[in-house]
Parts: sequence; C-alpha cells; structure tokens
Amino acid sequence: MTEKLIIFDTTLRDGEQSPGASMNVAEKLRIASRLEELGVDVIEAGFPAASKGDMEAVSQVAQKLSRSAVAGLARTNKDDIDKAWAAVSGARHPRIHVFIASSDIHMEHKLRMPRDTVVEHAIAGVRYARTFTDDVEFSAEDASRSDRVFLCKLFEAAISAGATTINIPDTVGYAIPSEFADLVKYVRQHTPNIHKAVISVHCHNDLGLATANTLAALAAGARQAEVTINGIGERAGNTSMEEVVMAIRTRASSFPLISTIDTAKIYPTSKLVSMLTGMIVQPNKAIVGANAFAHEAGIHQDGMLKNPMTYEIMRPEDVGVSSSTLVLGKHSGRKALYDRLKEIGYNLSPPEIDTVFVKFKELADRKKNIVEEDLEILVSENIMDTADLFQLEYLHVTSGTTVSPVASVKMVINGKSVKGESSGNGPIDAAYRAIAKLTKTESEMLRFTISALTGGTDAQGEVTVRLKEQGLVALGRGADPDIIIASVKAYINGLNRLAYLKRHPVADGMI
Ligand SMILES: CC(=O)SCCNC(=O)CCNC(=O)[C@H](O)C(C)(C)COP(=O)(O)OP(=O)(O)OC[C@H]1O[C@@H](n2cnc3c(N)ncnc32)[C@H](O)[C@@H]1OP(=O)(O)O
Ligand SMILES: CC(C)C(=O)C(=O)O
Repeated sequence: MTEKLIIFDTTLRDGEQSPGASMNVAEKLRIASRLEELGVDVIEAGFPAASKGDMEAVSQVAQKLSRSAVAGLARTNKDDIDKAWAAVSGARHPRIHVFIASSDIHMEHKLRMPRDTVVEHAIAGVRYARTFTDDVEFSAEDASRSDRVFLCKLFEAAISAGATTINIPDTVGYAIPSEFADLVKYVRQHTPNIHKAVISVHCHNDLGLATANTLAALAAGARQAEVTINGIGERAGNTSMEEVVMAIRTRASSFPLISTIDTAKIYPTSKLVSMLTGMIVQPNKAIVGANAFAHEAGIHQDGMLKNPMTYEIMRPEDVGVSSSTLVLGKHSGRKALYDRLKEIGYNLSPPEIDTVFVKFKELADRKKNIVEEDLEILVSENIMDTADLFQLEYLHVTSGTTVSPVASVKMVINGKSVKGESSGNGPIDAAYRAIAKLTKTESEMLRFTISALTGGTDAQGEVTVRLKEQGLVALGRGADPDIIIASVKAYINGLNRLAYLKRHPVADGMI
C-alpha cells in the first residue's frame, strides 16, 4: 500500500545555516511561497529566537502561507518557545519544533547536563509548546551518535509530553545507511508509544550520505523527510529535496511512498534558491546540476538520439528542465555532430560530415566548448567553396571629431578590379556601404560582434557578422589588430558565404 511521505523543508532554517547564505525577510517570503507552490507539507521558516529579523521573517511567512504548515525551531527553554509561537501563531497550520541533544558528547560537553536533566528539559519544552499548538515536533539532536536505550527513553518522554512528530537527526552526518535504517527500526521497536507520532529523519551530508541515509530510513519506516533545496545547509549540507523526491518517484517499486511535490517545479525552485542564497549549484549535482541532463560522450549521444531512455532514468521535463542537451566536445561522435548541424540548418552528405568531423575533432582538442558559431565556421571553411568571388585590395578611411567618416575601397570582384567610396555614420558603416555598392548586395546585418583575441591596446580584434539576404543567412569572421579592417574582412567573408549559398540553393535554406 502506498503511504504519504511528509516533506519537511528546512531550506529557510538549516539551509540558511550554510555560511554566507542568510536571507532577508523578502527573500525568505519569496522562497517560502515557491516552496508552498512546489507542494511542501511543512516549511521550517527559521529559528525565531535567533534574531529580530528571523522572528519577522518566520512571522511573515506564517501569515502568508495557507496550505503548507509553518514551523519555527526552538530550544527547550521557555523564551525560545514563546518566540517560536509568537512567530508561527499567525499560520493556518503552525508547528513548534523543539530540540535538545541526546548524545553523551553533546550532553556532557555542550549542554553540561546529565541525562535526566535532558529528559526533564525535553518534557518541559514539549509540554509548554503543546499549550500553544497540537502540532509539536521533537528532535533529539545528534541522535545517530546517542545511546539507543537512552534515545528511546527520551522519545517516549517527549511523546508522553505531547510530541506528534519524533525526529531522528544525523546531526553530524556520521551515519551509514544500514546502521541508520537499523536505528529507525530500533526506535520503532523500543519506544512504546511511537505509533502516536510520525517518525522523521534529518540527515547531514558530511560523508556524502545524506540522501542514502534518508532513503534507508524511509525504507525502515520513517514517514517524514527533512530536506533542503539543492541540499544546502550547515557544513556539507542537508539531504537534498530533489534527490529524495525523485528517488522515491523513479524507484517507486522500492519505495511505496508518494509525495505531494509537483516535480516539474523543482528546477525553477532550485534556481531561485541558488540565486537568493548565492550558493552555486555544482554542475554535476544530481537532478538540478547544469550537467544532470547533458551528454558529451559520442556513444551516449548516439544512444540518446536513438532512445533517451538508454542514458536517462528521468525525463528532464519531469523536474522542470526544458530538455536534455548533447554537448559537442572532444568525446562526441559523428551522429551528434550530424544532428546538431542539421538542427542549425546544414544538411550535409556523409562524405561532407566525415570532412567536418576530422576538423571538428582537431578543434575540440584545443577548445573545451564547441558552440554553434564554431560549427558554422567549420562548415564554411571546409565545405563551402567561398574562396574567390569578393576580395579586398585596399581600404582607406577618414574619420575624426571634425570630419564625416568616408571610406574608399578597392576590391577584386570576379577577377575584375573595382573602386568605390561612401560616407556613413562611422568608419565601419562607411566601409560597409562602399562594399555593398561595389558588390551590388543588399544584405541585412543580423548581428555584429567585436571582441579582443589578445589583451592590451594592441590586441588582435575579432569581428563576427551574421548577414541575411534573400532568405539566406551566413556568418562572416575577420581578425586584425585594426578593428575597422577586421570588420571589413568579416563583412566580405560573410558576403562570400552568402554568394556561395546563392550558387548552391537547397530546399531548407542552407546547404
Ligand atoms: C543542529 C542544529 O542545527 S541546531 C540549530 C542551530 N542553529 C543556530 O544555532 C542558529 C541560531 N542561533 C543563535 O542565534 C544563537 O545561538 C542563539 C540566539 C539561539 C543563542 O545565543 P546565546 O544565548 O548567545 O547562546 P550561544 O549560542 O552562545 O550558546 C548556546 C546555548 O544554548 C544551549 N543549548 C543548546 N541547545 C539547547 C537546547 N536544545 N535546549 C536548551 N539549551 C540549549 C547551550 O548549552 C548554550 O548554553 P550556555 O550558554 O548555558 O552554555
Ligand atoms: C535541530 C535539528 C533537527 C538539526 O538541525 C540537526 O540535528 O541537525
């Protein structure tokens, strides 16, 4: 039978404990609204006793949300609980989350309390929280390093005092999956009234095992997962929501659990959290990393083109990523190259593909990312015969603050030398007008970009133009330390390619 998995998101509390990730009230509100839209059951919006700002943020989140429950964290003392309640009381579904540490190392060195005092504090804290709301969660901090017999005694005491959710945190990310699953089973078996509470787990990623431990705990009977978007959180972070949600969905037969998360909103939410916290998502991060649905290896790309299920266990659309990408690089094969060339308008024959492929591999050995423009240049340099229609013989421009720009151009066109001149808005415009007159072309300039190939004022400038004429589009490129000459070279290069396309008409507009 499929059971509901409660998603407790702590991006705004434990996630905010990532160094440098703190959020202001407006940012927390924005993320909280997005989490509610995503379908999160409980949003831990902060630790109200931490600061006035956090108190304000939690209370505004509480007032704004209507579907998700809003939790505020508190130590077991009265003041923390009063502040937590003051902050969450405006929520339609308020929760107070009370915690105290249960491991010997924490009790002895941090709390400096004997076990019995810790039990008393837990009882007092939970009981006091219950005077405000029926929804009280109790966490035994550092549970995974705690004495199991004592842990169950503490949980039983918290349940008797009114806790409705019992959380088992792996606070320092020390657990391993088999042991953590065993701990959950132990708690279920040795806490007499555990059936009165939901069992929750909260894992940290110090050994990179947060998701694995959470899943092991769910398989062992936990029904609430405490998670954060992108796995952000104290130190190495928390269990990432997207990983847990997609794991139980993708491996449904192993996890008879269902969450209310609208998975198609995962990626935009990840982006928002990354932007507002400044925590960049590593490219190889599962589900939401830039490479999660990108394929570079030729054998994989071939498989993807034949059937995406050969190399993808989830559909990118299911997590809100628009599509998979086949990245062209040194590991790519002919199929991916052919496919991309076709996509950008070049329908090459097999021998032409072979020619471009050799040059493509040479380029990929030198350049990490091969972009569309590189492909266009490869095709035009290796397939198109653009050698000789228009050639520049000389260029002379006058320009300055007191004269209007004029360009004189001498070209060889079809073997014949011709001269012309034109004025323009600037020296490049004047030169382009003169060349257009001489070549009798009427191309439209779709794009003009200029960049420095080297540093310093003597840098080599590279100009790229994209020209359109009679429905045909061609790219031209030129480089020179003089940017006006580089611009003219790029323009003539583009006109030669357009001329080639006119001589080799094909149905789809390009070769
Ligand atoms: C595992 C977790 O992630 S727990 C949540 C951690 N998050 C945070 O700590 C962020 C917010 N924290 C803060 O802003 C501050 O620590 C505050 C405002 C809560 C407390 O600040 P201060 O009063 O200056 O105390 P400080 O942080 O220096 O020390 C913590 C005190 O709380 C005590 N304490 C820790 N946990 C608990 C608990 N669950 N119940 C009761 N007391 C506790 C410590 O023993 C220590 O007490 P002591 O001062 O008697 O030694
Ligand atoms: C407060 C608890 C749940 C916590 O954050 C932890 O133990 O890591």
